[in-house]
Formats: sequence, C-alpha cells, structure tokens
Amino acid sequence: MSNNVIIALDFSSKQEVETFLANFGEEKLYVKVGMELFYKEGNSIITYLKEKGHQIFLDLKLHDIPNTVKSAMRNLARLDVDMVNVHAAGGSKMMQAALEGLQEGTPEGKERPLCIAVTQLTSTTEEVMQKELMIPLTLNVAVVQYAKLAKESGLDGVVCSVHEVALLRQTCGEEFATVTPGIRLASDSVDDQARVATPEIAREKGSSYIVVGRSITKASNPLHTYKLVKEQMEGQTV
Ligand SMILES: O=c1ccn([C@@H]2O[C@H](COP(=O)(O)O)[C@@H](O)[C@H]2O)c(=O)[nH]1
Repeated sequence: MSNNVIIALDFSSKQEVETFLANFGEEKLYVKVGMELFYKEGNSIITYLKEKGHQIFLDLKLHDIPNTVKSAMRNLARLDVDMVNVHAAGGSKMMQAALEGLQEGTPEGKERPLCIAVTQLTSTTEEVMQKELMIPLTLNVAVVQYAKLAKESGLDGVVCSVHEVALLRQTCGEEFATVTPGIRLASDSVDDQARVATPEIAREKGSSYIVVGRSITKASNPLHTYKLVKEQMEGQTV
C-alpha cells in the first residue's frame, strides 16, 4: 500500500532538504515539493528525490487557460512524479486539458501521475470565501461542487480539509482520493491554516492522504514526530 503520510518539503534550497532528509536515514518517504522549492531548484530537485527512492507530489496548483495548463502538464508528466494538481476554480475544460497534457507527456511504460484539484485552500475560512471571494455558499457546498466538477472532468481526487472528507466520500465515492493538508498535532500552533485536524481525526474521517509540513519539518526530532503522525494515521497507539 502507498504511504499515506506526505511530508511537505517547504524549504528554500536543496541543501536544506538534504539536511532535513538526513534525519530519516534510508526510510522511503512520500514527499511534497511545492512552489518555494521547485521555483528555486527546478527539475533537478525532482531527479534528486527520485534517485533517493521517494514518492513525489509536485504541488504547483496550476490555474490558467486550458491550452497553457495542457502544455505545462505535458512537461510535468515527463518528470515522472506520482501526483500533480490544479485549482478546480479553473473549471472543467481546464481540468480536462490538464489530464490530456498528462496523458500525452507520460513516458511509455510509466503510469500517469494522479491528478487532483484544490477545492478551497485549507487556509480559507467560510467567512473569507463568502465576503472576500464573494462565493455565496457554505464552505461544504462549495467544496462538494468543486469536487464533483473535478470528478466529472476525470480527475483522481481533490485537496480539501479533513472536515469535508466524510461528505466527499458520500458524494464522490470511496475511490475518489481526498488529500488533506492542515494537519496539526494537538499541541501544535495552527499558524496560517484555518481548517485543521489531527492525523487521528483524519484517519477517523477517512482521508486518503494527509499532508504534513511544519509539524514535522520544524519538530526538534522530525523522525520521531513523523512516526507519531504515521501511528495516529494508521490507528496504532504509541
Ligand atoms: O489547501 C491547501 C493546499 C496545499 N497546502 C500545502 O500543504 C502544506 C501544508 O503545510 P503545513 O506546514 O503543514 O501547514 C503547504 O505546503 C501548503 O502549501 C495547504 O496547506 N492547503
């Protein structure tokens, strides 16, 4: 079974990544490369992490006109990562174009990366969504609508918070992946996140994957904290 704890490598350089990964010895991880690291290091960071045997979620959240997203995805597919994403707010044509680009760019004999769509960022509250973004819906209704659109467009799942997972299981089915950031241990600071939950609650609600950044990357003992998170996600007691 695929590792369902994804560590967000929100670092500013390859050197910082190397220092962090040294904590894990030969352990094979599922890691997330986001904008900060990818815009600094480019494709070489992907090559480095793949050579180390890690699975990779390349979190660039594409959001542009369909033709541009299709061409960009064709290039990302050539990197042979495991998961990529778009913003569902780009609409169904954009999401379908993303999939076409991925299919075209996936090397012969390789599996197409999973393609998921961000519904509402886990830093967004219902109040911000309604008052600033002027989306006149409850957060749950908005997330379900974006997720249904992603599913109808052929995508493999969505990014959402743990709090919407049960609802999405009912509306989009058990096979549709829910990738949930905004994960915090009970004693952690929430920081800039709004819709947070512990790994234990993520397991109870049925998240397919959790994404954990600062709780692990800023921990005094990252390996110990990673194991604690995994144990909570797998339902074991420490
Ligand atoms: O809705 C979203 C989409 C992506 N993220 C990303 O996940 C990590 C979370 O990091 P923490 O340090 O655990 O808060 C980060 O890379 C975000 O870019 C998200 O948080 N919410």
